[in-house]
Amino acid sequence: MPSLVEVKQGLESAGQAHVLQFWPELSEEERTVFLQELAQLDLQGLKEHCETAAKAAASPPASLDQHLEPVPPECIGSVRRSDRKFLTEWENEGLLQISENHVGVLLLAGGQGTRLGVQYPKGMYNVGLPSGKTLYQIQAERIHKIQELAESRHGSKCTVPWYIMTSEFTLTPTEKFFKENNYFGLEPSNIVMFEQRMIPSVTFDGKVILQEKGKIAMAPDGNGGLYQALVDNKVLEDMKKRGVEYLHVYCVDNILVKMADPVFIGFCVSKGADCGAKVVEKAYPAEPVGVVCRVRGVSQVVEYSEIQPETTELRGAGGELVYNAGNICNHFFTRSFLQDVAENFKGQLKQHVAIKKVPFVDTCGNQVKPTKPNGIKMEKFVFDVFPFSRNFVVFEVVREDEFSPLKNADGAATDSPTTARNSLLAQHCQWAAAVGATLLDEHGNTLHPTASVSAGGGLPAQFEISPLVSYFGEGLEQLLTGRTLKTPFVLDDQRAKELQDQ
Ligand SMILES: CC(=O)N[C@H]1[C@@H](OP(=O)(O)O)O[C@H](CO)[C@@H](O)[C@@H]1O
Repeated sequence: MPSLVEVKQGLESAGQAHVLQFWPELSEEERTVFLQELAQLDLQGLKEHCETAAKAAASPPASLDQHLEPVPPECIGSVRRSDRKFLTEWENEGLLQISENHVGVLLLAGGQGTRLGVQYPKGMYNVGLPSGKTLYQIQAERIHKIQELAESRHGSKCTVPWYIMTSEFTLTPTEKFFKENNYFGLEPSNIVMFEQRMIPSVTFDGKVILQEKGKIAMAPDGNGGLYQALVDNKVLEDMKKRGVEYLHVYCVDNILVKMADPVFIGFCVSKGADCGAKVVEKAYPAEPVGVVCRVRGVSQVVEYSEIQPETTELRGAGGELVYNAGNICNHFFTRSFLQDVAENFKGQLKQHVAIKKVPFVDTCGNQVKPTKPNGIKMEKFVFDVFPFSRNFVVFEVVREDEFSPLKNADGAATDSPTTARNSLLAQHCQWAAAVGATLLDEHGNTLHPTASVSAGGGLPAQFEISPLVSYFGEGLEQLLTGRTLKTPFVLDDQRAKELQDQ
């Protein structure tokens, strides 16, 4: 560990000597903790980081909008527009790859859940399903089930390792939560948690912000910090050791996420892609999703915070949105592409500026909670590697089947615990209806399946299917066809056995 003198010199040469201004007031213990924190800073890169942040905030990059064009529809694979035959072929290919241990999933779970307003990792959130399951549990059970489906299709036992990228905020609680829940029945050695880097928040004049007298205001380096974290934590080596060639990367907050989706994996593998993105049709112009489009001819994502409202509102001749391919943060990468990024491109990732209210101590040592934005956080985005791809593909899926993110606290009109819960329940009611089950409310009245909550249908029935029973609606005939079931009803493993025996 560098000494105090070395750290002091490093800070001085980065123009950040103020970081130690309260050093004389700190206790021995506080000094040790602070020095440890400072020792982890990239002191060499600090000057550049602070200058870049201040410069970027002072003169935001010119808008890209005039260089945008949509990805032509014929270049987008689509669940809705593809023949059943192709979908089956892709699914078969995906299941084959899974059965051969070639597929892993990687969860981006380093975020702070600020909009949702919780102090713990989003994955630990319980949206109020009848089963009370958290997002982490739902995801763990989907991994379990997809392994089982691939195994029963190909007769070989297989593993889909689960890589979980956390941050300083989420690692400890996530580890504890998994342990307390016995890893949700998964083999602990197949769950690999690692931490992304944190970087200092900076004032508009390029000074590192002190959050406390002995603590710098640090923030995760964005979900694009993934590529540095893969290197820092030797994740690519782990993938290689396990024989994982394809990685499905996804965001923690989408309750409908199809982990290691065999159709998506199979589609990307069949097309020889090194990189792929799932999209849904945007629900409305201002929806906070990035759009997959071309910038100066190169496919990439333009984030919702970096596109002009006028551009999002553009419509084609048929009234459809021109920039319609909404990014749902479900990405496909080959291991060799990730290796290439790690070796050659990760230093070239764009830095995005977020201006935030960052609590700080003023020069007199008072704690201040700013009422106006005062700080710059620099973030990298996970999709900014798309332009480095040699064969990038886009796959459009059906929103009601695959996308309902949890972003906001209840009370918000969209992307809240209520909308997430209703989307999942609506899907499960539909699966039941599709195999000819009838659902009753608690008074015995017949309920009609709700096609889509977001399309303004009524509330779905309290009918939930455990992912351990069905991954995506398969295997339900022998359990549900011709049955009449009173809700609330949770079709878990136990219930499934009872129904099968009846
Ligand atoms: C940097 C990044 O990955 N942004 C993603 C991500 O947005 P957040 O608002 O950061 O959660 O998830 C959205 C989908 O839920 C996606 O549309 C968007 O592009």
